[in-house]
Amino acid sequence: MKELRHLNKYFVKYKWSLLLGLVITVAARIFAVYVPQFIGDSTHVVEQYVNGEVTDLALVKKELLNNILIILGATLLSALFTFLMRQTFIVVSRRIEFDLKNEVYTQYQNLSINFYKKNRTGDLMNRISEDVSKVRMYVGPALMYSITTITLFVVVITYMIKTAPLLTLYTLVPLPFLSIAIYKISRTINKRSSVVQLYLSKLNTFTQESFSGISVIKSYGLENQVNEDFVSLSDSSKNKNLDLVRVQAFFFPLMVLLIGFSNLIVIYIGGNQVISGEIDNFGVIVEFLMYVNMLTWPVATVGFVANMVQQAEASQKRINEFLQQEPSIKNYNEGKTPIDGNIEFKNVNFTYEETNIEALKNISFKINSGETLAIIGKTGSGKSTLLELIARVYDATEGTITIDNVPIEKLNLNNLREAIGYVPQDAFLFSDSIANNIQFGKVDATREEIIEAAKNAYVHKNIIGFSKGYETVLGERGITLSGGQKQRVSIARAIIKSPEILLFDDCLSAVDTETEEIILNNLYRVAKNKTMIMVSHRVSTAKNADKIIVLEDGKIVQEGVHQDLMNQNGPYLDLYNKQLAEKEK
Ligand SMILES: Nc1ncnc2c1ncn2[C@@H]1O[C@H](COP(=O)(O)OP(=O)(O)OP(=O)(O)O)[C@@H](O)[C@H]1O
Repeated sequence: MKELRHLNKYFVKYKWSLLLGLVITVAARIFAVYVPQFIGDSTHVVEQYVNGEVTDLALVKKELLNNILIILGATLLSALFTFLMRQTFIVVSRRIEFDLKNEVYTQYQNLSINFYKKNRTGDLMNRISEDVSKVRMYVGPALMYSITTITLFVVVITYMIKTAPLLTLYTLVPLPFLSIAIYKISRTINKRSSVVQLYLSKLNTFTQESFSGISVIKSYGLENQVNEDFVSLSDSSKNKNLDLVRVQAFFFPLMVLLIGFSNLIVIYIGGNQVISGEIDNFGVIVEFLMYVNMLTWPVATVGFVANMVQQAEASQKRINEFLQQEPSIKNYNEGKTPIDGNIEFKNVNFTYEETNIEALKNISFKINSGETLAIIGKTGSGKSTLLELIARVYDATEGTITIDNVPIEKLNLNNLREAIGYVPQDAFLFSDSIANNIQFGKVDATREEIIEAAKNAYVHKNIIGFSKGYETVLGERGITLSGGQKQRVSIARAIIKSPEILLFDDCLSAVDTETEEIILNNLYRVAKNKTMIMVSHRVSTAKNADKIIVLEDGKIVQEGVHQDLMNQNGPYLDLYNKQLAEKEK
């Protein structure tokens, strides 16, 4: 139960509703117990009339009518309170589920990119959906069933003992067995359901991937192979489902068997006691038969509840693992730190923790606000990593990075991120309209600003070419943009923000060199008083930059302006010649 302690704060938050639920539950059970009592009493009245102990038929009818009215009233009240009980407990559990989901989601948003690289998306989704649902079973149904069972037990058993103590003892004997049996069966059911779920998600992933990759499957003629794989996976899934159905089929017959057994005990032992005179009327047997049936379901729920609590504990443990993680990138300054954009790296090293890859080695350079830096290098040379250090996606392993002469860690993290417009290598667009995708960079942007940004990113003409223009919805069931269009919408998103620092990670790789030239000219104009860093494979992107850095295997191997580097016999000139030759082919 240690892990579930995390939820106590929510119990405190909803204490009044829970207390009300408790009172309502007790009331519902007390009214429920009236029913067997008055049915027992009615049987006794009829028995007395049949035996000739009472001869006035009118009196018998009057008493029976009275009892019927009481039974009706008690049933109605018990039903009403049971309804209110569910309303209180289940509503509270839904509220706690909502709170917990928000808590987990907020934590996800706080955690650094590192966390997302270490954990699979499916895992993150499961914790917020499946695990939270299992925890809800503990704060809702499990709590409600426990309170119902305890109150019903106290109320019913008190009545039973008062009426016939020995018969009570015999009647209760099979009930713990019922509890244990239900516990075992529901445990097996849960285990097998998890396996079924696992296969379901395997099937989903398989189908989803085969739909996404349908063009590869078709062009390689792999349809039959993929079909066979699907059938085999589907067959395993079916077998797991059959395993589950088999054990589920046991559940109700077992319950009926054990209830029947308890009923037999009541009839046999109770009957003998009536014969021997220990119990003075048949009404008691009728009353007890009803009590046994009333107790069966709560007793069965003891098994259920034990299972629910176990599962909730396991789920909460998984949730806690994430909730207790500290973001690896922390904000050390809550004060305001306006940013101008003078960036300096001093002997910066960076090693990726997970792989131990030394992505940056002894990097030093300086770039002032209003200047443009181009970073050129082969794939894997550390270009993206360098940009990520400026956005504090990661902190440098060694050395210092300063912005406006302040170490980057001492800047308010929010101010830093606000001051940066970042276009990542693989442009990500949300399944939303193009306008909203651009507006993401500046929430309060006007339509004119959106169009202006799109024009500067040289994508406006493409957008108005779509029948719905800026309202064209992207993504699933929406239109898919070409790689180059995506990159340009992503650029528009960054420049609409008008940030002090613009970071472009190879974001013109999918456009031809002429379009690149137009966009670059626009970007130089937009970023006139800003700091702009452009990462590229292409020398053409770097040509007009105020400074060019050539990276190789994490190290700066050349530095200078285009003309200087062209005059040196180094990797920059090699790259230039290679790209020129490719262009002329
Ligand atoms: N998240 C990561 N975890 C571990 N290693 C990484 C990670 N990201 C990059 N690396 C490694 O760090 C090195 C530098 O990668 P980086 O992405 O910075 O190169 P790049 O120059 O931007 O390459 P490209 O032009 O292909 O994008 C590579 O060896 C890469 O495998």
